[in-house]
Amino acid sequence: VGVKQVAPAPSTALDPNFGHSNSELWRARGRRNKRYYYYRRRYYGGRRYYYYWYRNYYNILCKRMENSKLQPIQSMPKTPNSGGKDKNGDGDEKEKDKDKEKEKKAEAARAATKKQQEADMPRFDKGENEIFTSKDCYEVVTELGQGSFGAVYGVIRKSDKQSFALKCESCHLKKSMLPHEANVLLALNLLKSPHFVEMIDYGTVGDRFLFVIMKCVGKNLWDIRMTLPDRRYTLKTVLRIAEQTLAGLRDLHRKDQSRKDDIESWWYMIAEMIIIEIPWKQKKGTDRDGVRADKQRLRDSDDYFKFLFRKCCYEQMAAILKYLDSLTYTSIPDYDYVYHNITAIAVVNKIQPSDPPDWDPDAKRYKGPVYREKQPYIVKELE
Ligand SMILES: Nc1ncnc2c1ncn2[C@@H]1O[C@H](COP(=O)(O)OP(=O)(O)OP(=O)(O)O)[C@@H](O)[C@H]1O
Repeated sequence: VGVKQVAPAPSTALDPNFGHSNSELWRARGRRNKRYYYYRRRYYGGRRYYYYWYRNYYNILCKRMENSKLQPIQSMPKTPNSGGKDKNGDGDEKEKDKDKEKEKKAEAARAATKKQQEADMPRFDKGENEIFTSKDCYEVVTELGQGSFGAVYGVIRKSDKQSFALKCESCHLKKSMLPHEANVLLALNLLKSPHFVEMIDYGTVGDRFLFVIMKCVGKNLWDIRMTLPDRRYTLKTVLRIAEQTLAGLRDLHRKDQSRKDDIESWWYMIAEMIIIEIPWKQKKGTDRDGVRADKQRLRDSDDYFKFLFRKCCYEQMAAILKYLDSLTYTSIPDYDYVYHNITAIAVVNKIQPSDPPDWDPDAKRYKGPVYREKQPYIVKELE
């Protein structure tokens, strides 16, 4: 501790905004072009191009609206009376009631979705433990976990007795997520990155549920953290997670567009693993203003930042956040710069790259995939 370690300045070589006068509209050649989109759609027939094109175009429009001073008027401003309340004095009460009603409705909708989901899932008690696809047959052996939209089961492939995970989702959900997730996985598998789980097979069972079969991985990071002393990862493990997830993001971003948002979320995820009690932890997701104010305070007050991160990594975490704030929506981040700061934290805290992570303390050395520097960054076409 005490050794000054700061990564060299980030590179702008990959940032398409650098030196561009009209950067908001800058796009890789032909990608956002309407004619190109129809051409792709006609010859390759996918609907996904429509989705990506539309999503990005929609995001740009939203950004423009935010930046524009001419916001459309949604409603007439209220004129405050002497008491600072509505005429009847019960405006706040009414709004609170409305909020409560909304919450109740949302709760009821969630319960209905869950009920439907449970009704459609495979039923072991009725001996329903084999699932067929055109490729193979899978025997369902155990439940691995539940997500917000579906359940995950451990299965064994009959042809070679290999274990896999089967993720299913009811066919009757209003917002179906699994087909989208499967498409993303398929596209990511083409990148041959070690950071994404491989999809093996997929299908549907009657009009009950959709499923995908993928490689089985270990417990998720949250569940592992909950089993550790103080529910806390050691710094060496946080750095390991930071490194791997950063490498995964870099690979993912060869297809995806919202790089700045993703990498900022990545920073918050790592920050939470380091300081555990992030300032906005107790705030509800709906309290957007409160969360935004907390995040701003983190940036405005150096002392506060130092207090949260202490000596162990204050300088490097601040450098990363400052760099991320300088990016724009279309920037391609300098991932190596972020990684150098992560390694600087390891050097300052005398952590060796070979130290085993918390989930495998008996391992002699770390064996997982590592971040590779200076990899060519090629943005792939959306196949
Ligand atoms: N490939 C896998 N191998 C082993 N376990 C898995 C696999 N995929 C999911 N699981 C387990 O099943 C649980 C539910 O996974 P799922 O992807 O449905 O939800 P989630 O990503 O945790 O949450 P959400 O649905 O809110 O995104 C996970 O927490 C994990 O423990």
